[in-house]
Amino acid sequence: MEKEKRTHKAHCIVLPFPSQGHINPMVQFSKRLVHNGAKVTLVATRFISKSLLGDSGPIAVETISDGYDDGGFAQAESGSTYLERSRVVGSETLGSLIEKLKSSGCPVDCVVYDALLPWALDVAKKLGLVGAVFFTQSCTVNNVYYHVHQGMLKVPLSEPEVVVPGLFPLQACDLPSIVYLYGSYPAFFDLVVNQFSNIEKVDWVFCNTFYTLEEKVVEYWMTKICPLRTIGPTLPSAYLDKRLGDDKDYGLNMLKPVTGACMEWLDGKPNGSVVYASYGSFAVLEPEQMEEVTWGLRRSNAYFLMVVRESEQAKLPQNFKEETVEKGLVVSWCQQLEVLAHRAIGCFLTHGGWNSTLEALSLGVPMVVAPLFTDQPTNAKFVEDVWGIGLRARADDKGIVRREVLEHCIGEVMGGDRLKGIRSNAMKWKNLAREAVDEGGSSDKCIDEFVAKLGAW
Ligand SMILES: O=c1ccn([C@@H]2O[C@H](COP(=O)(O)OP(=O)(O)O[C@H]3O[C@H](CO)[C@@H](O)[C@H](O)[C@H]3O)[C@@H](O)[C@H]2O)c(=O)[nH]1
Repeated sequence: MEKEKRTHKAHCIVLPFPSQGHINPMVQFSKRLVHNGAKVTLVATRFISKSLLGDSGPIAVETISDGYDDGGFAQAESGSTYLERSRVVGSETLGSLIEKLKSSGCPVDCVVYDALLPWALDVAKKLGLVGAVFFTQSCTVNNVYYHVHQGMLKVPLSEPEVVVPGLFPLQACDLPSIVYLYGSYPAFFDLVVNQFSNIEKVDWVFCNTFYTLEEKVVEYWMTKICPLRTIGPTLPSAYLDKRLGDDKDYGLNMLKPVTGACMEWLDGKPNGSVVYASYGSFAVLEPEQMEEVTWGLRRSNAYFLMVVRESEQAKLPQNFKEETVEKGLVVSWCQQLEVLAHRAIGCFLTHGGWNSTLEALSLGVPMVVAPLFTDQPTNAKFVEDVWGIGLRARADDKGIVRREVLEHCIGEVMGGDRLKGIRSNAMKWKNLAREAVDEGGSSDKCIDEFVAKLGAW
């Protein structure tokens, strides 16, 4: 019998975990799906959607509820209460949204869901749809969580050196903090381990990395676990292959960037002379750590552009901005990609969130990584020892990275003995990142294959 002809483009619902570091990569992935001929509806929680600024371009946006429409996680009594309620309410409202789209003539073919929301796969399967999981973090980190889930990596750890299948031996402190500090964040632990709770039912597995960046562990997954597809790096195409036009923004921001003032300030600085410092969208620094960071920057004697979110600014030492006005600029949020791509930036002092890591790597910016928690210690290990594109600033016994350590690492990355090697590695990875998403590259092929198969489904 001849197959019924499709009357619509393959339609994917894309569901990110409600935070900036998860929305950014999925928005950009969505843009590539659209570029390849799919229709995409991005689904935000009602709470998050109230603060999303910007233009999602060719992507439609719809909302569901996580049960906390007035405050998101902050409204929940605890992390575990949030997870349980968002699973129940999220499943119901996602199901209703899919039904609504169907009855309005826009049926959904596939649910691409953030791995942190595995209940979305149960909804997709109940409704007879294709399910695709999207891992935002590195393949290495997810490989560690997978083996914890399988009981093949026992926690709490009993040895200082750990062998996880698919990876070279790692020191315990190079693993995600949730694993080596077992018990420190129970709700986060459940969240990352439960990513694999129903993985055997999934049709597609995407990871926000690229093949050459994590070749060994990606190969291990593809040969031993499942046909993993690498689709990153998920920066806007304008910074990489430029095939999706010149739109330089991810599109949906939860905070408003200070743009003109940053760019003007950077324009007046010599090439490679500025340290860009940011701890991402999520971290809440200990006041003592904030003080050490500000002193580290001061003592480095370099120019610095520092992002301190509005909610964190009270922790800045008194008069810091006034006293450093000749050398530094502090803003509440910026267009990070525009900043990193500026010729004046010589180094990125970062907490090592996976997006920031991929962004700096793809733009060829050397890094000083001062990790705080979750995947960041592992990212720092790879930046320093595997990719050779920066240094890890280590914390003391109290968990604080001291000013002397920051000063030393910044000095090394801005002009020390290792600078030449770091710069040449940074250029190598920048080129490989672009190749991966450019026409015929490893990530491009995976996205092509997905949209083509979905279209034929
Ligand atoms: O002034 C700023 C600062 C950041 N960003 C953007 O915000 C995102 C930040 O993401 P990321 O670097 O991953 O940090 P977090 O926001 O801290 O992300 C959380 O989520 C990530 C993905 O799971 C994890 O890797 C991190 O450890 C976790 O803290 C990036 O795309 C940045 O470009 C801006 O646009 N402007």
